[in-house]
Amino acid sequence: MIAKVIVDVPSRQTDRPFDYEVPYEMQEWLELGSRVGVPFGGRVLQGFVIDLTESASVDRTRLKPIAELLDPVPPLLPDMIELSRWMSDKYCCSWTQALQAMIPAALKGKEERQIGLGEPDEEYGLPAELKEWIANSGGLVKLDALIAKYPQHLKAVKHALAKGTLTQQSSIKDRLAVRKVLTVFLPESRLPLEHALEQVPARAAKQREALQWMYGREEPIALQELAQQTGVSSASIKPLVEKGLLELREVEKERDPYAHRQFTRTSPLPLTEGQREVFGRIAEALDARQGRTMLLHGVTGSGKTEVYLQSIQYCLDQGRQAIVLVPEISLTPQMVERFKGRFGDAVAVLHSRLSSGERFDEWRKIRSKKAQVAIGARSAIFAPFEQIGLIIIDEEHESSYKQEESPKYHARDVAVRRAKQHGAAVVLGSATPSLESFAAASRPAANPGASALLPMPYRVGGRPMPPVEVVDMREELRAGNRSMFSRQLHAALQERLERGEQSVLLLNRRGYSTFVMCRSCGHTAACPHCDISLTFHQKSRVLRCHYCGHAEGAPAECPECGSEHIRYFGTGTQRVEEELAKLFPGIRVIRMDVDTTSEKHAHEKLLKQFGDRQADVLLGTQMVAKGLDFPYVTLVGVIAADTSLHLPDFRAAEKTFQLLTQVAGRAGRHELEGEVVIQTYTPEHYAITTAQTHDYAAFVSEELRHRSVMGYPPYCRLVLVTMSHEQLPLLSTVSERFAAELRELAEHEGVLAPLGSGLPRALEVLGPVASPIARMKDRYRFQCVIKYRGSIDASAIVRRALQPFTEGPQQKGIGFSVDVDPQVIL
Ligand SMILES: Nc1ncnc2c1ncn2[C@@H]1O[C@H](COP(=O)(O)OP(=O)(O)OP(=O)(O)O)[C@@H](O)[C@H]1O
Ligand SMILES: [Zn+2]
Ligand SMILES: [Zn+2]
Repeated sequence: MIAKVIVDVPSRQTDRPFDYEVPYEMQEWLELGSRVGVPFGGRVLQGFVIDLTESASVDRTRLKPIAELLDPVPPLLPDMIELSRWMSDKYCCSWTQALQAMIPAALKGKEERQIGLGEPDEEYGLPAELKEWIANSGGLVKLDALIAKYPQHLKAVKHALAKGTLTQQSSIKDRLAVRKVLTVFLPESRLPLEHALEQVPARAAKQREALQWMYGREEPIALQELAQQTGVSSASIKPLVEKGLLELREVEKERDPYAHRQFTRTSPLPLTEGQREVFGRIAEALDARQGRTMLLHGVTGSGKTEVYLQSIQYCLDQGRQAIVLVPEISLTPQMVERFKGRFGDAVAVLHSRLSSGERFDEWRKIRSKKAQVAIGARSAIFAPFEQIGLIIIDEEHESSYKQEESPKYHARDVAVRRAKQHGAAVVLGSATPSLESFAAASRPAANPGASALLPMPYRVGGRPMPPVEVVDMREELRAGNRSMFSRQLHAALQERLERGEQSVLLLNRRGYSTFVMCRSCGHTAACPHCDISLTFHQKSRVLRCHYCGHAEGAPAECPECGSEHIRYFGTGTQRVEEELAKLFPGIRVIRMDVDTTSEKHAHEKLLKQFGDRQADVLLGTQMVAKGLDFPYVTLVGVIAADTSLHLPDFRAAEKTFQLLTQVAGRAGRHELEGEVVIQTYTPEHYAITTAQTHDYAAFVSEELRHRSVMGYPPYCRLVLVTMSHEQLPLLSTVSERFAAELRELAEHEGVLAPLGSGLPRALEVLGPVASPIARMKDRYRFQCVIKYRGSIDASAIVRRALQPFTEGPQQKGIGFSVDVDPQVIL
């Protein structure tokens, strides 16, 4: 038998399967998706089996055997292998990268070299201490350990390896192992308690106590926990084990990140009329098993989560599994609680704040079929379920569903693809759908697979949307108010304090940089390697570049003009917090931003405090805009709505509208009525006026008009290719040639035409031009933007155009980075 293996080397030349012989003893065990160690260029590397055949593509006698099989159960399923192939084609990444994205970090094994004693030889006799150490270590030691212990003998080791006095072996070691826990059991055939007690000396009170306790409990218990609960030390357990009265065994234990929390079970709520209708449509799609995609457009507080929960139940009742994606920052304990509360241990949670061990264990719960529901951020789309029935993407408009490093996949598109493979239904949910999804769902359903729009325009319980007041901050300035709080927001906050209600304050940080500026000459501190301002970190008083990591101390005087009037625009939220304390003495503020939530569970703790009404104000960045549901929040204030409006990003208006709508949706979700105050310098902008009236349709029609005129999605699709090199002239010539190559290939396909041409299939290549960040890590950057419309395989064109530049003689060390459907064009 021959295995085709994708080996873990991320170079384009080796991005294809290699053939290996499957040793006889492995044949029973090896499957599609198995993870193996294979010899490759003198090393042992990790790889994945993507095919098993009888025919080799090269001379069979020259094939090497697979060195080792790494897991008893393959981490990948056959459909995921197909999915990875599709990803590597669509996103122009290597097959290895696509496969690696699908498995937990714990399974990214590394080569480990071991040194053993070989043929004894007088001439190249090894240092005695070294020989002795290896012999005493069972004849085999890790190379790393050897280097650490005897660095002075390295030369001798090299000689010995060459001579054969020492031998070398390699194998793949996982970064993390399964956790085992010493556990106390009552023996299978046990004595009655009184007989057992006879065997314990009367004065050994602790031993007797432990024995009695275990008999009363009957269940096995971790040794450590037994000691905690009974106060009996493990030293007292040992004699009991020696006498055979108790047993001590190592038990595989999953780390449960939610072990410290209790979840109250909830039962399905009777659905409102709007919910019932939508649920019916989802159930229909689940019954059809055709891989349908639907867009659930439900206003904030319309009860989308309850619809998700009941749809999942329906899917589980069909014997299938469900995946729920939520943006990383709204994967709050509150959110998890709603799912664990309904489905208990059937829920596995995957997110980046877990340790990689915890994540590995949650993943194994899925792979071993202990869990039927996976909830997590972007990468949870790769949960290894065998029969997916339903994929839910909550807040589907969130840009965090796009991965910014390779493979630059969009979880939404991967979801649609995976759903097709499984005949699963996809539900995209949002109060503010992305324009792409909205346009796709609004198109007449020509084919049954087309997406459909499921509207939920009303809040649960007939609650009104909160009134929104827009304050023109220019007017405030004219009226002599220099504070960051308008008179309206000030009064509204004062009122909440008096009534004992709570407020949420949002500081729009997108585009609000923390930079350093000289007030005399206007000089700003920039990175010497990248064309970008340095970010000021208030805690450490260090200026840092977010692209290359360059750091320098904050200057006391301007390096340009020597002036001492330097202004530090520190973390915005800190300044707001200070101002609040000044204006409202004694006010209790919880600040939530990257600084206060870096520790594990910090996020959770802060939200709990706020939920317990230990604070009057929850102040934060984007983090406070999503998913929160607190009954005493009656005021939402937005400090500066327009910082994100003027970014060089065609989605700037969309992002601003979404953020304002989401945060406004936090107010008045329960009995108490809510109110929203938005402060802005551009009150007439349509993103703000439509957010004020909660009018998604009006926003969309205005925004679509702009997109259509400017030629942006959803009227076309984009591919961004960024090229980089240290030398500007070389970069400039090569990128010109690359763009010419692109145009030539498109011409050859008969699709090269301006988008304005009105042709149903058209592709145009813009550039090359300097990237908005024109230099990064001392490399200049150029970009080409490809815009296209209609059924064109743009990725294939890009891959073909790239070929001569990334392999073969044309290659000049130019870095190429391809971003298909980019979220930002930087
Ligand atoms: N059928 C129902 N009967 C009673 N209460 C309900 C029902 N459905 C949902 N709710 C309650 O309504 C509130 C809002 O629901 P939910 O949080 O699911 O809204 P949402 O649409 O997800 O909003 P957002 O997009 O703002 O997160 C919650 O407190 C929820 O418990
Ligand atoms: Zn200056
Ligand atoms: Zn830099």
